[in-house]
Amino acid sequence: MPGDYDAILVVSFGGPEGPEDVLPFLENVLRGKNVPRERMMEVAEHYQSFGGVSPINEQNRRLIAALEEELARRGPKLPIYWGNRNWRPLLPDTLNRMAEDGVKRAIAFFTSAFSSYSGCRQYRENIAEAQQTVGPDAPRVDKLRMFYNHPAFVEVNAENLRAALDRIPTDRRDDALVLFSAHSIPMSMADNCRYQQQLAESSRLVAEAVGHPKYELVYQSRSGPPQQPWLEPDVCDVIEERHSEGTAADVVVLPIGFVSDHMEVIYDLDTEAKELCERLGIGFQRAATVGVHPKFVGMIRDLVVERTTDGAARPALGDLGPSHDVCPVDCCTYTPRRPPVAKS
Ligand SMILES: C=CC1=C(C)c2cc3[nH]c(cc4nc(cc5[nH]c(cc1n2)c(C)c5CCC(=O)O)C(CCC(=O)O)=C4C)c(C)c3C=C
Ligand SMILES: [Fe+2]
Ligand SMILES: [Fe+2]
Repeated sequence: MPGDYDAILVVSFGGPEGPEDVLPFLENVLRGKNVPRERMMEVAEHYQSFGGVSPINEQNRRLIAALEEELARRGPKLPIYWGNRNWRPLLPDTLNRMAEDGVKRAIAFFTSAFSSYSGCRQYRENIAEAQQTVGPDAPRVDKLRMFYNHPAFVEVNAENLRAALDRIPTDRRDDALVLFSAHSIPMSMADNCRYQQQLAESSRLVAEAVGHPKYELVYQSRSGPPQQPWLEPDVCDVIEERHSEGTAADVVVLPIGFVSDHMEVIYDLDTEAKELCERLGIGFQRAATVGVHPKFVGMIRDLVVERTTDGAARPALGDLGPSHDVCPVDCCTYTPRRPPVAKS
């Protein structure tokens, strides 16, 4: 029955916190994934150019601190734990600590707004593996629904988009091209989840809330081998194409697929895409991620209350309705398709 959770578990990706963490972190990320070693070393360089520190862990610490304040003010009074897939604090250690603290049943917030293997099923697998490691005293963990169309998520993104558009001179603002950007994934992963559909819906809802019809959904941070199809178009390719057509004097990039400023945002967008725009003479604005915006923090608290209240409203904007609370068995499955081995 709802209402008997005794903790919240924030589940995230994790990131390196110093130069020596970078390679072991990336090896964790890419285990079982079909990604060339050269791409891993290229991404390692991105992290090293920022001192080997990803902003993600600090962002999560800030999110948890803000959520603790929100719960202290508005309830429910639940402790918050934090466990990652790829870097400390790792999920098995966190679940172990929860068991020692006597936590029996937790509700998990995944830091992914959109359904994919990486953002949904793989986290559930990571939790199941951690439960196996901890043994019979491990807490039971349910997850909150996906929030890509929650009114608060749409509203905060709309506010951030408006602020970025406002930085463009008024006479050019309506013509600015808004690019909603998300992490590219292999087509073989995208085929088994609603990632593209949900991203298209969020982008539409945010663009409509702002009243800015000139927008496109683009992808970034592709990591697969060239012969493997991944989601397209790439953000930088679109900027180049629109430039050659003469239809983009100003670009606003909103990283809708990321809830905070990860390395993929500060390198692939704030460094690479920005440099490209500068080279082409295009104005570049990057809209903020939802981060620790009070309305986003309030949304997490509201999702917990919704889940623990019989008959609660389940707010969702647009055409797709609120996402499921409990994933169906085939939710976000992924069987990597390896490229055929060349015959000698
Ligand atoms: C096969 C799919 C993926 C590969 C390969 C991949 C490589 C890769 N990713 C990061 C860092 C991050 N990825 C993040 C999100 C993310 N990644 C994938 C898929 C692949 N990534 C998806 C589907 C998603 C979106 C869902 C999600 O997990 O959020 C993030 C953000 C995580 C968060 O909590 O917000 C990061 C950071 C690296 C360094 C990497 C290696 C080359
Ligand atoms: Fe990724
Ligand atoms: Fe799912």
